[in-house]
Amino acid sequence: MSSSSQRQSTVRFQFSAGEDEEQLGRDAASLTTGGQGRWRVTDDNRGLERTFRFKTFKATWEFMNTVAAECKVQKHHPEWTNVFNKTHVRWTTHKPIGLSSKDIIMARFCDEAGTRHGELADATDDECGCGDFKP
Ligand SMILES: C[C@H](O)[C@H](O)[C@H]1CNC2=NC(N)=NC(=O)C2=N1
Repeated sequence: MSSSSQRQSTVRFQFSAGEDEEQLGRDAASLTTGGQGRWRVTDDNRGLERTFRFKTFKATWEFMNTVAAECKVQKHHPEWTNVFNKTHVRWTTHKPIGLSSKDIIMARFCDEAGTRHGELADATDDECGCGDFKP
């Protein structure tokens, strides 16, 4: 079996094999809108995603550069898109498939980097501006 599921309040996550599901479930819940966070569970329950909005394109790409540098450190890449001043970020693990601790680490890192780069408060998923580019 390559992955498994766990009910966490109203959300069912699919975790990568070998993860501490109890701990990861708590971590993920704290990052999602059902908890105290701004991430939401992806439709396939294998990841977390949210939109970040900044004042300018420059601020947006600098945020993405900061995140990309940490991706190199963590050896973990995002699924993301950018249109002008918004970027839609999704964290999921491809091998083994599911939500892993690296996704949690990177989601937290994004939240901190977003604040450092002057993220604007009111980016909703509905108006991410990604249109057909949203993966
Ligand atoms: C060898 C290398 O660590 C792997 O290919 C990493 C790279 N980055 C990755 N990123 C993501 N999101 N999922 C992976 O399974 C993954 N695997």
